[in-house]
Amino acid sequence: MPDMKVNEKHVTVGKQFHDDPRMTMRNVNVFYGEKQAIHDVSIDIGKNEVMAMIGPSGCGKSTFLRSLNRMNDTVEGCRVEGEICMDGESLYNTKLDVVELRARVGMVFQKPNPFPKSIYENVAYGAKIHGLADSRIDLDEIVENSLNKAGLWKEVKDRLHQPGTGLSGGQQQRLCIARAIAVTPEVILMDEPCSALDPIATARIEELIKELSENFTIAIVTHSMQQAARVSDRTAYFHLGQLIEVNPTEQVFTMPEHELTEGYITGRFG
Ligand SMILES: Nc1ncnc2c1ncn2[C@@H]1O[C@H](COP(=O)(O)OP(=O)(O)OP(=O)(O)O)[C@@H](O)[C@H]1O
Repeated sequence: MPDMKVNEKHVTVGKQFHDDPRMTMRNVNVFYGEKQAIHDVSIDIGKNEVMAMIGPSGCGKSTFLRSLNRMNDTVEGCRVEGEICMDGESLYNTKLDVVELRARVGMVFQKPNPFPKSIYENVAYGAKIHGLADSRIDLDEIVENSLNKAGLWKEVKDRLHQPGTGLSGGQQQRLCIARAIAVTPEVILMDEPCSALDPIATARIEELIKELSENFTIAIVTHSMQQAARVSDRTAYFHLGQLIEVNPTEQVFTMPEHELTEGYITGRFG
């Protein structure tokens, strides 16, 4: 890490707000016990936008992402302060059903994690528990549509009742994306979704992210600047728990506004 320090009274530079936001975050602080991992972050994620979150290891990208669907509720000692809203509604409202919320704000993890069930059941499960299908025909349709949108239908349509864990890593990750899509989310959070995949499977997921943005809002944490550059509309650069800069992706990688962003993208630290 360079000797460049984050200014204590840091103000995020660039375009952190959006004219047509799906999610609005204001003055978000996240703590693990006494330790503060996220400092006063304010940002919007626009409708149908792909927002990339980048920054050195330990800068808080995953912590911030997990706050967006209350995944941090499951982490002992983790506390989230500030305002996190979707379509103007606070996601930290105590009356909100968290299971429902995680359907509306789905998540895809670093390592594909299909349930130990069939391909069909992996996709149908959420739709069943959320009561989205009235009949088997409805359910079949949801499964086919979701697998189609995840670009997996053709590869699996003849083996829907075989275990999801029998698929390749890239296919498993697309199955997890189909599972997230099946419950009609508004937002999909992706935490380094390609880090366990080979370049071909990675390219397929990146293509898919672009296609999915026609219907969903996507926030993706990635260690790969090339990936951020390829898939996202705007990029947010985090450093030591602070949001340093948010700008259109092309600008971040060609003409960053903050010297810390420049230091990171030119490889001076990471
Ligand atoms: N469960 C936890 N308990 C305590 N501290 C944690 C926990 N999870 C993360 N942290 C700390 O919070 C800070 C931010 O971590 P986080 O994983 O969000 O960073 P990151 O930018 O996603 O890192 P990486 O790129 O390495 O995944 C780090 O200092 C980390 O050690």
